[in-house]
Parts: sequence; structure tokens; C-alpha cells
Amino acid sequence: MAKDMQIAVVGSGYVGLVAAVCFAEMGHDVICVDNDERKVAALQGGDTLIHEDHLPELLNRYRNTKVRFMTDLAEATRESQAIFIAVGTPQSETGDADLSYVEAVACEIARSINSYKVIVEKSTVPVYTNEWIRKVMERNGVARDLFDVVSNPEFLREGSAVSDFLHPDRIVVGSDTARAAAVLAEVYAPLTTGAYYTNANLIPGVCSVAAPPVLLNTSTKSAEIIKHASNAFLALKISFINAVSNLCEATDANVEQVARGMGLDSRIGPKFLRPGIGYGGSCFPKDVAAFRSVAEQLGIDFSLLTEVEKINESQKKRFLSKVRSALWTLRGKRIGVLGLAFKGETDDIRESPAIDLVEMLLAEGCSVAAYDPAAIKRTEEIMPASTTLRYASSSYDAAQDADALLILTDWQEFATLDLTEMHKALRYPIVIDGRNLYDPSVMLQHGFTYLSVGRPAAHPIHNLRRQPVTS
Ligand SMILES: NC(=O)c1ccc[n+]([C@@H]2O[C@H](COP(=O)([O-])OP(=O)(O)OC[C@H]3O[C@@H](n4cnc5c(N)ncnc54)[C@H](O)[C@@H]3O)[C@@H](O)[C@H]2O)c1
Ligand SMILES: O=c1ccn([C@@H]2O[C@H](COP(=O)(O)OP(=O)(O)O[C@H]3O[C@H](CO)[C@@H](O)[C@H](O)[C@H]3O)[C@@H](O)[C@H]2O)c(=O)[nH]1
Repeated sequence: MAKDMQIAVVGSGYVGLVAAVCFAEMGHDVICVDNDERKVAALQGGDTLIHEDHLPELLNRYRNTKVRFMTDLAEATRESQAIFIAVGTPQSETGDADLSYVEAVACEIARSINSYKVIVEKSTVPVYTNEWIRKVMERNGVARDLFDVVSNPEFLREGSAVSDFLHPDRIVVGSDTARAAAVLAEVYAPLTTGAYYTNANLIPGVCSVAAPPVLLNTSTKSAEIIKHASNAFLALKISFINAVSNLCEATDANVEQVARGMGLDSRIGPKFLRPGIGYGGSCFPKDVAAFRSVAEQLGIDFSLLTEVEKINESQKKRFLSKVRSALWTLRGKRIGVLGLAFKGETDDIRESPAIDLVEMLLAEGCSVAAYDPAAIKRTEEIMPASTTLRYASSSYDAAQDADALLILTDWQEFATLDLTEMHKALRYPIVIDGRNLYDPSVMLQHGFTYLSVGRPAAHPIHNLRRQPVTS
């Protein structure tokens, strides 16, 4: 039964598309619906539209067979047992999650429902959303025994989305009825029983050695809160280490040593203790704001989250001050920038701190040559090239004749630059690294002035003159 369950996924953005092809990989038949006709046509033709490891391979394996893409939600509703809603829940002006896309989908399901369905919140939504979906269904005349609403939050990260989906730490199912919980248990059975991991056709590097994930059954409200609380806690961890990194800079201590010393305590753990230029992306900024807003509406003081946001904002300004401290004045300076995406291995630029920094540099009168392995096309759409902004063809092209090179995204390829080439390309050998990709002593050996986050700066003598390369 689990092998041939018919599932609908509504929304074929990041989460919807990854969920659709991964459900197919788990053995299910999937209809993936989007109201963007252009997107549906591209997906039918095999274009994923996003840069994500393993996604093209899975899309091509299953498109138009086990995964059908369409715009017709009514048909998808009628044919499926479980309908996963994975549409956007962007931040509204007040900080709340804008749930209008979720509501529109619920209304459309209500119009076409013909037998018992489990409606699954896969989008990140605030507590009580399941009750609102229920109300929308009932207001549209759907009998209460024709549906259940379940919360099944998604924890995948961009850049490792397929691997995260097929090999999650936990699968949270918030359901208030045993009937709906049983349907979700069946959907995820290939993972939770471990059966999927014995498949001979596993994608190399994704799931070869896997302990089956824990299936955690909770109430719907608890599941909704688990998602917001998890993202807010991870954001808090990042802001905490960023604040600690500032303290390290003020005392000439080294945040990497401090983070390692903290992370070895198993109660703290080593992950999400990388300092940088602040968190970004389509999730943390909006989800922290939405969680804060939920607390406010419930009359609960959660000003800790306001502090998390404040530290995150100030981290970008602090990085700009670091650039100023290395270059004295900024007007007219030529800056090479490595990285536009909000993190490495993705072309997503939503709420990217790198883009914010490029905007700040341009506002200061700098000219910028920026390079990113995958995100230039998307960036050009919101920030076209101009007399002061050029998109470079490589890291070395971005560095050519620049007064300083900034590393703003943690792409793996930026951690393995040819430092001798880079030194030759730059007008002054100054690297300001917002992601701590290099060992300061190695940069010093190569003759760079090297500033990073929360670690003592490396300054060769006569650091503002071009230095001979020593390696
Ligand atoms: N991006 C992530 O890494 C991630 C991870 C976990 C959870 N989430 C959550 O998942 C949700 C989706 O995020 P995303 O990044 O995939 O969003 P996205 O913007 O990439 O995709 C949303 C898709 O929904 C489609 N859509 C909107 N209204 C529709 C409708 N009425 N019918 C059919 N399709 C419709 C849009 O055309 C779009 O393709 C959000 O709530 C987000 O917070 C995202
Ligand atoms: O130690 C760290 C870890 C991350 N970041 C930054 O934090 C942001 C978010 O990174 P990450 O969490 O890896 O990426 P996302 O794809 O945004 O994933 C987060 O948001 C998703 C959407 O809700 C959740 O599903 C994931 O579990 C959650 O990790 C990025 O700007 C990173 O550069 C740091 O600065 N330091």
C-alpha cells in the first residue's frame, strides 16, 4: 500500500519540488501542482529552475511518469489521498506570515474534494493555521468527516535539500486524529522502516548509510510550534556566536577556538556555531519575525527574538566597518566580491546578506565586481549591472585590480582559491573574509592582509603595498 500511494504536492517551489521527487523516489505516485504555468512547463521539460544537488537527476528519473506536473489542483485533489500544501508563506509588512496562498489552496481543495483526504501543512505556518484551514473547509460546505488537517513541517536546508529530505533527523507529524496519522505514517514508511535505504538504486552520496529517522507524533499545534521554535533556536545560536565573535575581536581571542570549546559539550553541540555576516535566506529572517509576532499576539514577552534579529542586522554593518578599517575611505574604491547567494551551493538570493552588503558598498560610492558560481542570473534580475556594478566571470576576474577582495558566501570553491593567482590579480593584497574560509596564518604566508570574523587579523608588514608571493 505504502509503495503506490497517490500524493498531491501543491507548490513546486523549493520544498514542493524536492518533496515531489523524493516521494517518487520513496515509491509513491505524485501530482505536483503549481499555478505558475511557466514553471509547470519548465518542470515538465526537465528544467528544475533552481540550483540544487541531485534534483536534476531525480526530476529526470520521475518526470511525466511517477511525478506529473500540472496546474489543475481540482484534478490533483480528486485523485490523491494526501495533499501536501507547500506554497510560500512570506513575511507580511507587520512581520506575520502571509497565509493568503495557503488559504487560496484550502478554498480550491474545498471546491473539488470528493472523498476523504488528508490535507498536510508542509509550508511553515504559525500555530493555529490548522484550525483556520479546517474553518475554511467547513465554511465552504465540506463535511467534517471528509478531511483531516495535519502538520508535517519540513526541515530541509537548501544546498543539501534532497539528502535532508531522504535522510532527515526526524519526521514530525502533528495530527489530532489516528486516521490521518496513519496515512502520514504510510507516506513515510519507506524511510521510517528503513526499507528505502536497502534499495540498490540509492543516489550516491545521499543515503547509503542511514539510520531510519524517528517519526514523532504530536498534536497539530505542537508540530506547528516545533517548526518555528527550531528555526528561531538555530537563528539564536548563530546570533549568539556572532555576538561572541565580536567579543573575541575586542580581546584578540579566536572565535573558532571558542566555538570548538563550546561545541565539544554535547549539551551545546558543534553545529550552527559558525560566525559570519549574519544569517539570511528565505526561512530564518521571516520565521523569526513570524514567531515573534505570534508571541506578541498571544501577549507573551519573547523579546529575546528581537535581540536575535538586532544582532543579525548589526553583523552586516560591522562587516562594512571592517572593510572601512582596512581601506580607510570607501568612495571610489574598487571592491571584488565573492558570493551573492545567501549560503553556498545554492542560487537562492532571498534575504541574502551578501546582496545587502553589495548594496551598502555601492551606497558608499564603491565600485563592485561580483562573482558567484550560480546566483549571478538571479541577482542581475533585481540588481542590474551598472557603471559601478559589474558581474565577473570568475573569482579571479572579480579580484582583478581590486583594492580589496570580500568573501561573502561560503561556496566550497571559494575555500580552494589559488592564492598566488589571487595575489597577482588584486591591486592590493587585502582579503576580508565574512565566512572564515581561510587559515589566517596561511593568508599571512601568502602576503595578504587578512581580516575575518572573530579571529585576530593577519597583517604583513607594509601591508598596503603589493607583496611578493612567498609560496
Ligand atoms: N526553501 C526552504 O528551504 C524551505 C525549507 C523548509 C520549509 N520551507 C517552507 O516551505 C514553504 C514553501 O517554501 P519555498 O521556498 O518552496 O517557496 P517558493 O516560493 O519557492 O515556492 C512556492 C510555490 O508555490 C506556488 N504557488 C503559490 N500559490 C499557489 C497556488 N494557489 N496553487 C499552486 N501553487 C501555488 C508558487 O508559484 C511557487 O512555485 C514556505 O512556507 C517555507 O517557509 C522552505
Ligand atoms: O553556523 C551557521 C549556520 C548557518 N549560517 C547562516 O544561516 C543561514 C541559513 O542557513 P541554513 O540553515 O544552512 O540554510 P536554510 O536552507 O535557510 O535552512 C534553514 O531554514 C529551512 C527553512 O525553514 C529549514 O528547513 C532548515 O532546517 C534550516 O536550517 C545562511 O545564511 C547561513 O549562511 C551561519 O551564519 N552560521
